[in-house]
Amino acid sequence: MLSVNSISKSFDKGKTFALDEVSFNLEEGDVCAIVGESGSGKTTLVRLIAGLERPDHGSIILNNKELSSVKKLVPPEKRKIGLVFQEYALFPHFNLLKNVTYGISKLKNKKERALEMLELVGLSGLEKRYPHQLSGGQQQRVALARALAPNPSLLILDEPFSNLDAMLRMQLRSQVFEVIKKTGVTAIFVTHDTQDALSVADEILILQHGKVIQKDQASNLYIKPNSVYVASLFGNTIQLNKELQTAFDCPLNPKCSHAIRNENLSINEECEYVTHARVLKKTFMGNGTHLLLKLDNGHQISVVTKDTNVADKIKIGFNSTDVLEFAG
Ligand SMILES: Nc1ncnc2c1ncn2[C@@H]1O[C@H](COP(=O)(O)OP(=O)(O)OP(=O)(O)O)[C@@H](O)[C@H]1O
Repeated sequence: MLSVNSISKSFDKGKTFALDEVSFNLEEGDVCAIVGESGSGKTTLVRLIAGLERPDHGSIILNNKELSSVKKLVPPEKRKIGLVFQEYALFPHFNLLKNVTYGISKLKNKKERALEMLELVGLSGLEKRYPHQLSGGQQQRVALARALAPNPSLLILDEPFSNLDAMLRMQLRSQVFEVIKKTGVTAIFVTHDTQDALSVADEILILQHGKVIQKDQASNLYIKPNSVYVASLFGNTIQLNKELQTAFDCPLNPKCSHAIRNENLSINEECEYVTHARVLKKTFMGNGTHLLLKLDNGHQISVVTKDTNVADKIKIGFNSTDVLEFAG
């Protein structure tokens, strides 16, 4: 359905490399999250797919039609791609109905279609309002209705929730993805928040320094991350470097790198590998306590525990079955 083939893109006459040989495919109806740190190339990738940038190398094919290559660039409005960006980008002087009909002005039944889309996003009855009369979350739902109105082949959402506070973000996240699933539209969703990605996407593609480092189903990324970096994106993870292996007396394969997830560390329980630690700092965080620990060998680590009453000296450990091992 969507095929991104070896896309590379640099800026400033090749001085800034944004994307390096990025390839992936999406099937009809897939919802894929693109996750990565700031500067990893997420926005550049979706701007290339949307036709807002031309690749230096590679091609983009949607429904068997080549949209982008070094020689070819189908303009954004001819791609059948709907866009929802972080800033709602609604026309302030148009009411909601006009905002949603804007991209479908040639449709005979544009008013019915716009009202149907507003109903889909839960904003029936508000069509005469103007954007400034809506909350941030409502404005983002109008942006979604507008993007879906022309029945796009692909919907791209770039950090659509990042302007919203945590509560609204959670609500809107589930509403938006309910709508996406209802319409069955293929969607790409850019975020730096792994919780957003895990809760909505069938598949997650991870970018680091412009390269795809893993693309897999959300649950597989958690269970089988292919690097310490990927593991650390999905929860607090401690890299078991040489000093830590010595501290816990757990020699591991020197040809591999290793990590342990915070939730697999046990405090004051029997485990295969244990060490003693002094608690240097306790920070109560509501649903847990953040501990800064100094291990017997002097090494410091940070862990989070659900326990709110931790002694100043503890025993900490883990079992070999919980160690994550990565090649290289
Ligand atoms: N128009 C541009 N001119 C020059 N450099 C650019 C341009 N757009 C992006 N870059 C650079 O390309 C790299 C990737 O940027 P991009 O915006 O795609 O990252 P991102 O993962 O979306 O980051 P963020 O999460 O902060 O939005 C960065 O080094 C950025 O500075």
